[in-house]
Amino acid sequence: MQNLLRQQSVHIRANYTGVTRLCCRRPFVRRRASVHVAVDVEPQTLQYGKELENAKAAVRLASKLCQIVQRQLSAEERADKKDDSPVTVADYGAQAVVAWVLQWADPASRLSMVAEEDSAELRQPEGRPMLERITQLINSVFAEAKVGVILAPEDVLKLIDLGGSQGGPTGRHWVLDPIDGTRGFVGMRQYAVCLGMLQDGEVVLGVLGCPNLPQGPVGEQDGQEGAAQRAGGSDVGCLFSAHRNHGAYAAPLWDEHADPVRIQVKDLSNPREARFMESVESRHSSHSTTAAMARELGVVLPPLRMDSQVKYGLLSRGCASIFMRFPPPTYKEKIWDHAAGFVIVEEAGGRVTDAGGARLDFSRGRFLQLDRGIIAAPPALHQQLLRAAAKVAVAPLPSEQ
Ligand SMILES: Nc1ncnc2c1ncn2[C@@H]1O[C@H](COP(=O)(O)O)[C@@H](OP(=O)(O)O)[C@H]1O
Ligand SMILES: [Mg+2]
Ligand SMILES: [Mg+2]
Ligand SMILES: [Mg+2]
Repeated sequence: MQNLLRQQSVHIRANYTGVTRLCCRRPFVRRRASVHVAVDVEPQTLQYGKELENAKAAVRLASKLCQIVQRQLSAEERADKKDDSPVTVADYGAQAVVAWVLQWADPASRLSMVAEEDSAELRQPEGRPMLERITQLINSVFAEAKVGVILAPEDVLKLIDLGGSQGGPTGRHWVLDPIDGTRGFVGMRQYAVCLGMLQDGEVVLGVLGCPNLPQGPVGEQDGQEGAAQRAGGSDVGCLFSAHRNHGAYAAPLWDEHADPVRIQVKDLSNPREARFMESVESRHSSHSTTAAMARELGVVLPPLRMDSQVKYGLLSRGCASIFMRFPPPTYKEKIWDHAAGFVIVEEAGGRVTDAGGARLDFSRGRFLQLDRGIIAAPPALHQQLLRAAAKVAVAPLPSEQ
């Protein structure tokens, strides 16, 4: 039995002796298996050490699924949601994979997850081919990782719907954006698998899987179409992570044995040396407002445009010094679009606030309440940004003019 369990185990990482063996009792799992989880720092020294390792394992597995899909995405594998934003089999598949790993790793507790996707469209007769494709994808990724579990379409629906939690100020809630930057994903640009953990209203863990992000210096072309095609090399693919009060780290995404490296924001105070980042999509964040902010501040370098929370990762790693986001005034920002990146930037020494200077508050349910937009930077530059934000009017987005 012991051998059988070993064969069926998920060898996520096993470099410390405290191997966790868990038998999942959930109805969607058909066979017993074990999950080997490990940490870089001894788990007992970190309050949420085991949870962090489980989150990294979940993000790595989901990132693998996304990478496979992006390379050969077909028209049948994507759809438009009611709000006109795209969703793909990879968004659904990644959400199910992360839910499965988190539940598997901690079967005794009731998983609360605030996640972007739900199964409503997949439950329609027209959604059946997509559901079958998602199930097939998950099972092939599980087989490759020797998970030893085969899911049925009904299991996948239930896993996706574990993301329906409302979050809130008490207890533990995982916060998941299975693919942040889906427009970037379908456009062969950047995207990120983003997982945070909220404990009593505070983001205490964050993990970002960035399959198309170079581990070294990053330039404008890395935010543009073609980033996905260039992502085959061993120096592409980053995993950012942070544990509250224990710093932020970066590691190669595809090598779970590589040691994570501590990262820090670049503590610039001179805006003339600073590079700012914003969304590629001007419908997500007003490019004219950020340009006015840059002028007011004295920033001379052109913006670095990237999809998704890779921007938070790049800020934390010192590749750029400012991140700005000014959505349409009627738009309500969702917590999964920021939770993981927020704790990573703060642990790297940066500040993340709304345009009025209030620290982001993730305790109010699925949405953030923001004054105008989001500003993130090292402390000295952040102060200057707030002064600029007090002077610059938020310009309407192209779609509102
Ligand atoms: N009109 C809008 N204004 C602001 N943000 C929007 C938006 N429509 C979608 N978004 C959000 O912008 C996110 C992507 O951000 P970015 O521009 O930094 O890549 C999307 O995440 P998803 O791709 O997970 O849906 C989505 O939540
Ligand atoms: Mg998102
Ligand atoms: Mg998303
Ligand atoms: Mg979306």
